[in-house]
Amino acid sequence: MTSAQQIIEAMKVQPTINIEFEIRRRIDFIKNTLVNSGLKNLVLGISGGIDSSTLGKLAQLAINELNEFSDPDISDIEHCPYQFFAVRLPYATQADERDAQNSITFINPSVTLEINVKDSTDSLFNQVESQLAEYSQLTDSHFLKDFTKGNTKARMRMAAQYHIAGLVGGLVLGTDHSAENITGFFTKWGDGACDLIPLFGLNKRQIKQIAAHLGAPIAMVNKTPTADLECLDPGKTDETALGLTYEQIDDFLEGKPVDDFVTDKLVNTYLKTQHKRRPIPTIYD
Ligand SMILES: Nc1ncnc2c1ncn2[C@@H]1O[C@H](COP(=O)(O)OP(=O)(O)OC[C@H]2O[C@@H]([n+]3cccc(C(=O)O)c3)[C@H](O)[C@@H]2O)[C@@H](O)[C@H]1O
Ligand SMILES: Nc1ncnc2c1ncn2[C@@H]1O[C@H](COP(=O)(O)OP(=O)(O)OP(=O)(O)O)[C@@H](O)[C@H]1O
Ligand SMILES: [Mg+2]
Repeated sequence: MTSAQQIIEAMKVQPTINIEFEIRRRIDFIKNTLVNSGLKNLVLGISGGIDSSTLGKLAQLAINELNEFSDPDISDIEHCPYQFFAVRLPYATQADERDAQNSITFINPSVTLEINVKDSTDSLFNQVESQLAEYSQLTDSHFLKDFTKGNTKARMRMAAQYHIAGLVGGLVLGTDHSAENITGFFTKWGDGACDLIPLFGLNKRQIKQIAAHLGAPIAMVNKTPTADLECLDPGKTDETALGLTYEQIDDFLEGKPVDDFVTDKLVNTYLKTQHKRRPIPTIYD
């Protein structure tokens, strides 16, 4: 049986971090992974949340170093063989679009694209619903329909990022980190699908520390985390969805004392979501 201690060890979070060391080794990881892939570009969806703001900034710093110049205003492709594609991926109009634009300003990416995922998501949703209805297999639950559609939005965002990566020759970054990974709080093959996750090993408060050190505005650092996937419950906070606060999750990951119900909930959720962390099973497993 997996114990709380084994989960803490698997999540790799340190009780205290040297912020500059963590920034340096994660930029180096991004650079090495990109160079070893033989590709020249990085792709990441930018939501306006702190995770993608922080990783986007690290990605752009990695790209700037690879291009060996410090002036991010130079956009002549001859001088910039490496590029970071920041991708806005709203579903219709995003309520916190201003935050997303502030994030783009903070990152100052080589290229910014915008792909709206509403039409593709709605089209898939409507076709699946009508097929299931024809065979009397469609649920009556408005909640389940909306929740599942939310995961489809995340998968459409993934498809858009891989489409871009395929065309430009790039790697898709993922923002999964230890305070999300522990609860499997991501869409399987949606935002969970990517080529590298440079933030793994950090918890939420450490990501905020790194963002602040990189110069992120305070409102960005303190923005309430949300997956913002459900039309029936827009902007639902991660903490409401999880029934746990990030303070509690972060304390657990750092090995600090937490209430028994926090430990029990985290261990149970970790075990229930193991399928999201493991390779796809075969007859040999
Ligand atoms: N035991 C098992 N073994 C193997 N596979 C299993 C399985 N149980 C389910 N599955 C498969 O997994 C699927 C369910 O997984 P999934 O589709 O991910 O769905 P699920 O885990 O139910 O939902 C994803 C959760 O992550 C949250 N999320 C998503 C995206 C971003 C963020 C964010 O923080 O921004 C948060 C979202 O709000 C929601 O609460 C099932 O449909 C099934 O195909
Ligand atoms: N509207 C969006 N536009 C572009 N990318 C998005 C959008 N929504 C989600 N994503 C992508 O999915 C990832 C997972 O979302 P998640 O909410 O966990 O991260 P975040 O929004 O960056 O930070 P936070 O968890 O604090 O809200 C994001 O980091 C981003 O890469
Ligand atoms: Mg978010």
